[in-house]
Amino acid sequence: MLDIRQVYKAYATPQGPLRVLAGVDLRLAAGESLALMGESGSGKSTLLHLAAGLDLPDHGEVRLDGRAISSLSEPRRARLRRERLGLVFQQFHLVPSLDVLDNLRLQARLAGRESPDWTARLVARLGLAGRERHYPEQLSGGQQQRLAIGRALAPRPALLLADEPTGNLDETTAGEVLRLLLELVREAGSALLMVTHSPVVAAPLDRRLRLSHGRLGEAPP
Ligand SMILES: Nc1ncnc2c1ncn2[C@@H]1O[C@H](COP(=O)(O)OP(=O)(O)OP(=O)(O)O)[C@@H](O)[C@H]1O
Repeated sequence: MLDIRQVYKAYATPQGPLRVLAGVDLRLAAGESLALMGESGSGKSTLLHLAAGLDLPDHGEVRLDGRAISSLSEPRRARLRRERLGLVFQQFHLVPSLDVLDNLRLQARLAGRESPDWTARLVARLGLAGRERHYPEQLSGGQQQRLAIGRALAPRPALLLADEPTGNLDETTAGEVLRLLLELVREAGSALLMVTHSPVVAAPLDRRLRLSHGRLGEAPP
């Protein structure tokens, strides 16, 4: 469902072009989970942004469901993101003026995939039953991150892209949030591409790849 072929990406800097990705190939099947690892600055977030169509490669192709996203206009890419992708970052990006339930509903509605049953199930699975009418600022960090994961999965996206989703949480909370994320991804039937530099976080995923010197290789188990 995600097919990245021979992707190159450099950033313009005052010192000249900074080559970050130099011939990256990556394929992810429906329902599959993949950890994207590598040292700080190796280009993990850059690759995730390209997969989301938030940025475009200099060369190469990113295909989602068989469609080359670099050939789409930005409004069409935004629509594809809304309808097919879920995004989770270290910062929660919740809508502060909407309560728990409406944060979930909004995302599903934007994707045109409202499902009251799944939303109700999500609230319970996120451990937020009884908190439906609470606003994000009334929740703890761990609860906000659980809500952010639920919001991304509310439309049951084909692919969840997660950038260090537990990076802001203490170790115990991070472990609980990760377990929940993996369970919900399975229940939603989504594929998962997750950036992490933690081998512990990467371990339960189907595959692990490491970015180094602009290329992807197998990461040690
Ligand atoms: N907009 C930009 N302009 C210039 N350089 C950039 C830009 N975005 C990222 N970079 C540089 O590209 C390289 C890769 O950045 P990226 O954020 O993809 O790495 P990362 O592997 O996700 O790092 P980390 O684990 O620290 O988050 C870094 O050297 C970074 O400084």
